[in-house]
Amino acid sequence: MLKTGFVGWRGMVGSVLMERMRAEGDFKGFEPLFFSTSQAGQAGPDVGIDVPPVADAFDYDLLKSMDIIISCQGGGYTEKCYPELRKTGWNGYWIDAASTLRMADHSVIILDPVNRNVIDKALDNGVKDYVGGNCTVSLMLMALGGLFEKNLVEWMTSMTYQAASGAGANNMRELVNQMRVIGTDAEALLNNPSSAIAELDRQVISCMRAESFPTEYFGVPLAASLIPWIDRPMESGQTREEWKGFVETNKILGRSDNPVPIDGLCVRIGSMRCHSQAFTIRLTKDIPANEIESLLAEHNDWVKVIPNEKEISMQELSPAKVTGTLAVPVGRIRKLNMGQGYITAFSVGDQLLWGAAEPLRRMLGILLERLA
Ligand SMILES: NC(=O)C1=CN([C@@H]2O[C@H](COP(=O)(O)OP(=O)(O)OC[C@H]3O[C@@H](n4cnc5c(N)ncnc54)[C@H](OP(=O)(O)O)[C@@H]3O)[C@@H](O)[C@H]2O)C=CC1
Ligand SMILES: N[C@@H](CC(=O)OP(=O)(O)O)C(=O)O
Repeated sequence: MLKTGFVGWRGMVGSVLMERMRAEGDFKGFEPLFFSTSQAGQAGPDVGIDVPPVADAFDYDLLKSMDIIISCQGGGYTEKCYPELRKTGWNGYWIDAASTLRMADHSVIILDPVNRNVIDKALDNGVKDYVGGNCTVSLMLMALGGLFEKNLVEWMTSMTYQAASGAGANNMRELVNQMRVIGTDAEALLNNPSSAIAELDRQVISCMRAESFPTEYFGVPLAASLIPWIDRPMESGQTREEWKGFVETNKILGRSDNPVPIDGLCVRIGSMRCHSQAFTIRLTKDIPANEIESLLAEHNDWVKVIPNEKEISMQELSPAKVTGTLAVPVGRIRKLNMGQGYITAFSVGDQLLWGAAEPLRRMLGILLERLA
């Protein structure tokens, strides 16, 4: 039976992966072994079957005995462990959530509803490294795959509204804590419906500007505010998150030689784990909005086209609605008044599911089917 090692299963992405695998009854047909940098010797996770005690994530002899390794442990681990393992001659399959190996020539960025053809070709060619894409990029492609598939995108911008979860578990906690601190500080005024709104406004802003306001992880307030910068700066003036939009999309689509121009601004907002994006798209051909809607809807089983109407847009294009689901709603689709062939659209998606764990889970399934 094939041996599969899981590293990083305790983290945010890893625990969503475990949840999805359990929900789909995936723990069959292979022998799992769970690794950790801190919990070696402890009991393994409850995945519905008996599992051996947790192994040391730096036990290279044990790692080498795996046919497949899935890592959600982070870039630091990949940087250290992956080259060491390959140096030993290990020739197994490496599936990874971290960005470290995404742009390497020897890797494929996996998002099978969009690039199953690229994945299958790579498997045929003996490629062994399969890396999940950036969450914003994967969610954009799940929403707009129908347009890319038909070569209808001449160029596009993506203006993002990204959740706290993309920055990590501590940042999610800090966002909620910031909300609590603001709410507690304003409680007396809120409880008095006749208090002046200007006074409430002053109270909130002075609370957010106070030395004591919790900003250890974000550096600045996010609750009742936003942060127009995600990841580190690039020489181009883009942030690294913005840079990924172009390079990763084109690599996923297998068109790095003939890339679609993509750029935009990435902004952190106070959503918990759903990334939203507003697109401006220049089409290669002017086609009617209803045709665009059909192409989008037909592309995959998870995209959900939302009519450009107030009530349903408010209900469905909402992190509050989408969180914890695999649905990728896309709506607000309409022609822009810039001229023929310009459209706009807006989408929402859970960045820990299609943005992180789901492409890895599905890649494991593809591999197990191939290797059976
Ligand atoms: N967060 C995101 O939105 C996305 C993340 N990714 C990538 O996935 C990788 C992992 O990210 P993420 O899941 O956010 O990382 P986490 O920080 O949540 O988890 C990483 C590791 O931290 C260790 N850890 C330490 N303390 C705890 C604790 N209290 N609870 C759970 N784990 C703990 C665990 O390793 P151990 O068992 O060894 O102690 C765990 O596997 C990164 O490379 C990231 O870039 C990719 C797409 C989206
Ligand atoms: N950078 C993303 C999350 C993430 O982990 O991205 P990547 O997998 O490309 O490092 C965000 O902050 O929302």
